[in-house]
Amino acid sequence: MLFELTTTILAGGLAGFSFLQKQVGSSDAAKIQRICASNGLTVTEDKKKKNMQLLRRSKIRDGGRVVGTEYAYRIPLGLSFNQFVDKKDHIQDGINNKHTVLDVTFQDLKNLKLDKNLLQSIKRLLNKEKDIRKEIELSYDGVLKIKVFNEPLTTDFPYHAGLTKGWTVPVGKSRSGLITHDFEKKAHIIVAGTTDFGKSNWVNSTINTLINNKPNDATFTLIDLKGGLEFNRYRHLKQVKAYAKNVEEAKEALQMAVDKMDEVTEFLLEEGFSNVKEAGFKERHFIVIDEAADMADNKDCQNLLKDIARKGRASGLRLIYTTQYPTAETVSSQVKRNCIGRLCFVLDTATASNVVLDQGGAEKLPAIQGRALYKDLGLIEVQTPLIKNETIQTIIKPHINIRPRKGDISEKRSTTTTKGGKHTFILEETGLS
Ligand SMILES: Nc1ncnc2c1ncn2[C@@H]1O[C@H](COP(=O)(O)OP(=O)(O)OP(=O)(O)O)[C@@H](O)[C@H]1O
Repeated sequence: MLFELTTTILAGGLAGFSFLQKQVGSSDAAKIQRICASNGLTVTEDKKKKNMQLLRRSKIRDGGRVVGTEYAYRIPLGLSFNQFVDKKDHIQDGINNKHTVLDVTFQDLKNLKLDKNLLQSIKRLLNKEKDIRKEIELSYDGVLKIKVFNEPLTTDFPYHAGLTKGWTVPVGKSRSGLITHDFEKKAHIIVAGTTDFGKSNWVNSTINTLINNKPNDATFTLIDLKGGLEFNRYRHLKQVKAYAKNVEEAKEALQMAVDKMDEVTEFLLEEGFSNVKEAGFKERHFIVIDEAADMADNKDCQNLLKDIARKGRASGLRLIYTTQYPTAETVSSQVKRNCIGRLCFVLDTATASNVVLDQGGAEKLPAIQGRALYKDLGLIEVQTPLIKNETIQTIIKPHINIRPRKGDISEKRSTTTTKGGKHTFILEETGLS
């Protein structure tokens, strides 16, 4: 009896210790201060070295689950947030110096049998260790916040319909939960990243979310300058009002959108509304461009895009602007200034990252497909949702309209001309007017 009692207490203590070791970053706060000091992040005042100062710590939760700890520090006067960002890898590696923790769960204990082998079983548990790698995120809002997460960010976030509602689409899973983008708050978004890291997948998940959430109100102009392969499957959807697969067709599609935009703007002005929301218009028209760099040389396209970026928001236009080559030429300053939303997959250089995010960071992302930075108040690292072809088929199937539509730019060219050389078919079909 005494033996059973002693061993049970011992096992319980073991599980408790293991749990605490995994949950409590007790020494992380001080460790971070030491690592920063040894990396020169101090200032000397009156011959005294001034280090960062811990103000508070709080638990980070995802739902009800504690996923990490946030440490808030006052940084010494004279140092900048970016100096700490530059040392992010040093801080992260430093707090991961201890690679393994005891990995005993309460389920392991439940499985223990109170027999003569109990001590042997406990010994085995004592040798059960697992590698954990903590990951950190830095932000600054007057104080430096360092979030230390107990586990790495997932590399697998499957898409499913119903993750969001209305004009809000999933951006991805961050370390502290789902991050979303609301097209009513941030009308236009730039999506950039090196080839093969997930731009098209994210655009597909966004198109499908909008079709699923707003089948009667979301409409699209799809411009696919990578040969038309990516958006071909959407071509006959009732929501797709224009589809272009080369620069000439893109120019026509953009011109139609601008004509429409100008008419709506005129209507709003006449009726005294400041935007379509106020006027009670339900429809939002998304202009989705896959590989905008391919029309960087075309002045007409550039001027139309600038116009849409500048004035489209109020008249219900939304821009999704993707490129794998972010430079001052491919992302003009007008487009950039008006695209508040930014999503950036891994890029080669800090310069390219700067074009998209106004700061470095994308060049340091791990080479994981679907891994990206979303710009909000700070930069949030996310794993974007991976959408399967079968899911796309299920979502779009009810909306396929096989009859040739006027909205197909190539077909339109040979079948219709509009008065005064203007294209009015979006007007006829969208009902925005
Ligand atoms: N969120 C994700 N999670 C896991 N894997 C992903 C994710 N997104 C994309 N991938 C993988 O990466 C591959 C490339 O993705 P995608 O075609 O979207 O890249 P891209 O950046 O658009 O490339 P390109 O610029 O060449 O078109 C996909 O086939 C898929 O296997």
